[in-house]
Amino acid sequence: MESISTKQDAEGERIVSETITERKEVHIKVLEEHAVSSTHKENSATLQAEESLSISWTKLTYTITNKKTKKPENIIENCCGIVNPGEIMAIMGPSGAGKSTLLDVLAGRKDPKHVTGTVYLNGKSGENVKFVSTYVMQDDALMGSLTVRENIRFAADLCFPSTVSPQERHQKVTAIIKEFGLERVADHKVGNIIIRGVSGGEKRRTAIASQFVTLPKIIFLDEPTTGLDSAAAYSVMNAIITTAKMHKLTVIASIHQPSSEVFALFDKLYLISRGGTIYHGSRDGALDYFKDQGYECPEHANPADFYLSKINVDFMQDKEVGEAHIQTLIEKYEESSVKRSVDKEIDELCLPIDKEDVASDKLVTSKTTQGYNRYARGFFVQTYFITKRSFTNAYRNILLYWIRVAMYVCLALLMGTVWWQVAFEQKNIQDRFSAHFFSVAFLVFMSVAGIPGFLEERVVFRRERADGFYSVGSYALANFVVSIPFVFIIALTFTAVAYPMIGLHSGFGHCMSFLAYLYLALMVAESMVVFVAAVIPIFVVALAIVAFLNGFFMVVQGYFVRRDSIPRGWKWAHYIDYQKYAFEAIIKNDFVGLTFKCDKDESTSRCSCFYGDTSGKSCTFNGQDVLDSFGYTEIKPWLWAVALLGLMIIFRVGFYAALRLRKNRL
Ligand SMILES: Nc1ncnc2c1ncn2[C@@H]1O[C@H](COP(=O)(O)OP(=O)(O)OP(=O)(O)O)[C@@H](O)[C@H]1O
Repeated sequence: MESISTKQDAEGERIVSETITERKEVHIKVLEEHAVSSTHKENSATLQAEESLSISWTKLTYTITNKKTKKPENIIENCCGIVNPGEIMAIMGPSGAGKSTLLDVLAGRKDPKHVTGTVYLNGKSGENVKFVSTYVMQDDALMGSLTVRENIRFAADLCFPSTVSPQERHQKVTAIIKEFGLERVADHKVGNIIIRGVSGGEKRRTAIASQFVTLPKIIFLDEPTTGLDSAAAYSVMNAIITTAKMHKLTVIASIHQPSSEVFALFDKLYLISRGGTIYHGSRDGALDYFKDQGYECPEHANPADFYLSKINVDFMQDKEVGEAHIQTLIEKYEESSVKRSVDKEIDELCLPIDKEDVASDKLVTSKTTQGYNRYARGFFVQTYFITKRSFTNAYRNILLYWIRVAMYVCLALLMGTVWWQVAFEQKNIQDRFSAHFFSVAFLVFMSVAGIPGFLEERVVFRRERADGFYSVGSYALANFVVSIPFVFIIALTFTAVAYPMIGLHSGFGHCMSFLAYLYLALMVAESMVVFVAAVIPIFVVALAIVAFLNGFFMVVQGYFVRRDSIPRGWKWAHYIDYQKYAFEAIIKNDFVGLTFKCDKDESTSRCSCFYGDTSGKSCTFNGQDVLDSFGYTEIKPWLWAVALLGLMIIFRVGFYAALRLRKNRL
């Protein structure tokens, strides 16, 4: 026992003495870099090129209020640790131990209100961890219709500052593809539910490579091997570790149950259970430490499985005994020489630096808080790259628009044949109204088909947003810009087929007017769909809400129930109904200027006219008579177009607000 402690102490001392001088130099360089760089990404890009960062933390505690007992509850408690440049640390523990929480707290992704303790970068209080790190989430949030190279290139285009030329970006993308062993599949599509893409392991490596491309100094990975078989898990971890070692990156990964091959790739281990530290130190040192506690790992056992079996008490019959066992392990670690070594290493790294020139310290503070720009690229450059990528995605991913185009063409053909050359007779007036109603109502209704495509893209948006690729405004604008041509194609194809077949008001101007109002209505519907899906990003719920809203708007539109008969309590709905504006504008466009024949009794040759001059003398009536008789007396097409534009803007602003407000949730 004594010899082990002495050995561990000596090991701790050695690491401390080797690294401390080097990191003090690094820290001073970091300060200098902060002093000359004006933006964060430029800072981090410069750091990335030349510097490495250690991360250490002391007394980290994350507290929530227990919803049932209303009392504070520590999810992680009093955690201390250190990971040096080029080191790879695994956070391991049973389910619910606090692995993800610790990772999130270190990465600065938890609300600081609930966190106590300190995180240091190269021995300095690490408020800026977010700005020099990346966080790789479990799900591979990638654009499935884009190739491996295109996905990584997108990250490079947005995350490198403008001082990095397109050629350099290309070289960096090529280099990271090579480092992650993705050359063979570089030009293969990643894949989605309809495209058979690359394998699961390749997909995971692509996702990670796209976050490694700028070589952020600290990499957090949330269970990077989850869902992969052992060979794929090894290839993923091996790629991460090779790149991290090559560039002296600091890597912290939470990991569930690594195979012995994967476990052997880690340098350090952080074992956590019930939020407390069971062990933190070198991976190799854990064997001795556990032996010291009376738990010797069998010769051929996977050490990772062995440690987990010793700290998982979830399935113990006697819960109290289990809790006491964990508490004992936590206390033993607190009193161990391994813990003292870690504390010493952190102390010796932090204290001398704290005593450094105060002026340097002020410099860091001022530079990191003033003139700070979160993004590497400006608003319009971000918007350009997102638009370019979304356009490629919309073009290649048939689920986004092409399925709808095909459906609308089929619908137009169906309508064209059913309403074929609708006659200019009194008995066909209702048919004509119905054709207009159905054109607007069904077309906008089917905008729900855009929900799955948006939700797929939203997962990517969340990851990229969290990684600071671009602002919500850029994404919201790009989403709108991309919809403009595709929605136009939908409206155009429908109009080109249905309008002449139904035989609506002839003339190019009338046809264009029909197209314009249909297009505006579809743009509003599209905006409403993405707004609802951004507020509630659950497919079935968003679908139900959009369907309800469209059904509701159909009811109060003024077609089924005349406007003057709509109860006063529902009148407001009529005036915010986008379908009303499109429908009224296209019926005015069609009816006004047309002449219709009244019904004629063949035996008596008498005309019976419901509209216009009901005496039947002329035996005809005009379109305006029809509109007047149905109460459509105040249609102002230009104003209605403005109303449609206004509603579209409202939904788009709502979309932006929803994305901003929900950015850290669901
Ligand atoms: N905000 C919160 N409110 C309530 N409980 C929370 C909160 N955050 C975490 N917890 C609880 O704290 C415990 C640790 O959660 P955490 O996600 O960190 O565990 P984990 O070790 O990553 O688990 P797993 O391996 O199953 O993902 C869990 O029991 C979790 O339910």
